[in-house]
Amino acid sequence: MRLHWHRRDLRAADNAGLARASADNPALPVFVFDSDVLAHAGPPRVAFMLDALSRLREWYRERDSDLVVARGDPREVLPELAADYGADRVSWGKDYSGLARERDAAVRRALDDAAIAREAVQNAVLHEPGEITTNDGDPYSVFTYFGRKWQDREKAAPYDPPAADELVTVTDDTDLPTLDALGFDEPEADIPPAGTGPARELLDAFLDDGVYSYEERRDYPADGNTSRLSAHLKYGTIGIREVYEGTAEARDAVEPGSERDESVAEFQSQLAWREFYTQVLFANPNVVTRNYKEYEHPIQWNDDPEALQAWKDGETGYPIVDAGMRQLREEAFMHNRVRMIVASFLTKDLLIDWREGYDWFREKLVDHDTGNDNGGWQWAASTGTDAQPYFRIFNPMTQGERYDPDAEYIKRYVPELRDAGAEIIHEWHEASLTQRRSAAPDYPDPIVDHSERREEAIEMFEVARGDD
Ligand SMILES: Cc1cc2nc3c(=O)[nH]c(=O)nc-3n(C[C@H](O)[C@H](O)[C@H](O)COP(=O)(O)OP(=O)(O)OC[C@H]3O[C@@H](n4cnc5c(N)ncnc54)[C@H](O)[C@@H]3O)c2cc1C
Repeated sequence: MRLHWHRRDLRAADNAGLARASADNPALPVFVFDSDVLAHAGPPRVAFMLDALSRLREWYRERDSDLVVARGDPREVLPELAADYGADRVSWGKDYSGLARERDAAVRRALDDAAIAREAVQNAVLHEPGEITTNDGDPYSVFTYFGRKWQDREKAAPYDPPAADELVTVTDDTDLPTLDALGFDEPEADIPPAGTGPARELLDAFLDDGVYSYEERRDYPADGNTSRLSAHLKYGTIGIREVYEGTAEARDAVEPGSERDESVAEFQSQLAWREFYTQVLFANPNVVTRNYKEYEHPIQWNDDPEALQAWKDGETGYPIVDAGMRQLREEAFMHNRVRMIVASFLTKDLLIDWREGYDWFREKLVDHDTGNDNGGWQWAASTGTDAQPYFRIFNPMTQGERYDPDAEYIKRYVPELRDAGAEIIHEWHEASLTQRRSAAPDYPDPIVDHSERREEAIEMFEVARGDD
């Protein structure tokens, strides 16, 4: 008998590790609450994960099996569980962050010491770090070339879920712990339903329609025209092979080279970005806390707790920024275009270190993914791979005007601006005090002057570069 250790693969379908574990022996699925991993989590993610676990458990129970849950250090828990249930092998899906790899190496040693066979399989990405490299065999630091190769490579088909007779018949009476028992508060935001069912509903609805206008509309936050699959991809409540297969079918259904076909390809390209950042993280585990890009001198970020707090609270007086930051608090999610705008605002208008923003996102996002979050922040801060050049600074007003022309998204999240016209909202920084007070008396004045801060940001980077 074999154990399958669920981690970031909280699903039964399209699960390579589970399929392998159950191939010629019944498999026993297990999940371990590991306090070292939980120490890095925030309430939205733990709530999502608990929901995913409860639905996965239900799936197993309908097949007279169970998801065995344990708490502790996997180095101790897994050999113990293997001994208790008479398992001779443990499988799991590979994870690619530095911390995850350290943990996995320790688990491998513990299982070796206990003479239990083990197998870590590719289960979270279509192409693993190391698979798509430059012609010299180095990891890519520029997306374009990586993305092209990624598109051209053949993709694996999804795996079937195990049949009931491929699972160990077992009952585990241990309740799943509550958020409170794990030491977390209730999340401030409404957390979307987890599990494969809700993930498939999102995917099917998106592939039916949204994907064909994705390329044209993906940057407009009021439309909501993206898949919203990020938390599901993070926790593996749906398999990446299954998602990709859906997109391949969506392309097969339309004329090759048509706008609709290209729109689906654009969506596939976002899946490639996810794998690009995974390989960046794999090759450079310390980007979690350090700039990817070296500057001659340290960047002299501002230490400004008040401005940081205003940013977190969505009280900066820059409407698109505030809408994004409030969406984050309400939904534990933020639209991609707006993530770029708020990240640019923190680093280039408030001149605050990207690590402050990354930490806030890590705590508040339901989809926080180390590679993607870090990649996004370092891109915005001009410190990352293939990053925004330091002198190209987003103007939050023109960004708002271009991508939310009717201020529909802004008004959804900033009630103080609901009665104001789109024009004054996009010109808030230029309006007189009297105009502001009459249009939206409760909405704050801009906390900084964008034009001034833009100059300061460029200077800050030039000093860091060692320019004269
Ligand atoms: C500062 C910043 C922080 C970010 N933090 C995260 C994060 O913690 N977790 C996360 O999954 N994404 C992050 N992103 C990328 C992106 O914003 C989200 O993946 C996207 O908004 C999720 O919504 P969706 O699932 O509807 O995306 P869709 O547009 O439907 O895209 C489908 C999937 O492709 C992947 N993807 C899309 N855009 C990107 C991108 N730019 N980089 C890498 N992968 C991408 C995601 O897995 C996403 O679910 C961040 C971006 C920025 C600028």
